Amino acid sequence: MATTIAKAAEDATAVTYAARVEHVSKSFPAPGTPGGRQRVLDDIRLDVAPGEFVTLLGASGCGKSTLLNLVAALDQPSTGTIATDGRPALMFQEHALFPWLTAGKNIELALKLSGAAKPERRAEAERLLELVRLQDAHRKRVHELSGGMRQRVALARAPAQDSRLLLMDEPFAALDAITRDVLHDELTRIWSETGLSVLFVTHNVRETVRLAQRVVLLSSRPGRIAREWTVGIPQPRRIEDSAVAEVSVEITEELRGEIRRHGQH
Ligand SMILES: Nc1ncnc2c1ncn2[C@@H]1O[C@H](COP(=O)(O)OP(=O)(O)OP(=O)(O)O)[C@@H](O)[C@H]1O
Repeated sequence: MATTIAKAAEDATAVTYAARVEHVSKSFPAPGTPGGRQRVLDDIRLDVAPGEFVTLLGASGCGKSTLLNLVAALDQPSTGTIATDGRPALMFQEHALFPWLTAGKNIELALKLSGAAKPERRAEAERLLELVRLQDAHRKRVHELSGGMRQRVALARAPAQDSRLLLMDEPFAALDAITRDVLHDELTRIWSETGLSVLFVTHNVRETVRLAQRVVLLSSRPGRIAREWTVGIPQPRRIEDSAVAEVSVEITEELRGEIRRHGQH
């Protein structure tokens, strides 16, 4: 009986989100206007469910990175609240690996910081490198790897960080189309194998539809949630799939409308 009550209490307090953004606004000093402020984000409400893959889409400068940085707790909202289930893992366009360490040691370090015992670390790092098809790079130093390989190591490091939420800010924007395509496959595989939640920022509509379960479109000046779509196309998707193209056309239309409304190009 006592156990049942304890279990019920535990369920009642169980976290039902990976990230919860409630009525968040963010202002920065306005350039060229002494004392003035510009409101970049306005009344954002967004939940990312456990295991969900959400992309944040919007025109350049609409506040996507600002919102991601707030969820990462790299900055504070002007008003509103943000909560995450544990500390998120981050992945940016720049890989942020330790260049003097090998690929394997970069992952082992993340495992160490998340409390993994020493004997397990080596085998787990190898397994994660295999997941991104980089098993031969274990002993290679980061500076010996290509840009695509570095991002794959960064991707393999994400599940090593004992986080339930992965925040990604245009992580593949600097890569060529073929390498990006391979990384889309690997990210989708890691996401489905680990059950991580992902919040992924991009202005690439095709990339959004290739990856997301849910697409959130931000308007500009100030950034507000303009529209959301659920993408029901089964994974694994290909960027050239006709279903991906069809949904991309619809979302691009809406994005164009947003850009027109705000006089951007
Ligand atoms: N620390 C800051 N101080 C002042 N203004 C800032 C700061 N960070 C962002 N901004 C402003 O906030 C607005 C939104 O920037 P943000 O980088 O979030 O946009 P974005 O949608 O991620 O753009 P992009 O797709 O081009 O990366 C821009 O006008 C930017 O100049």
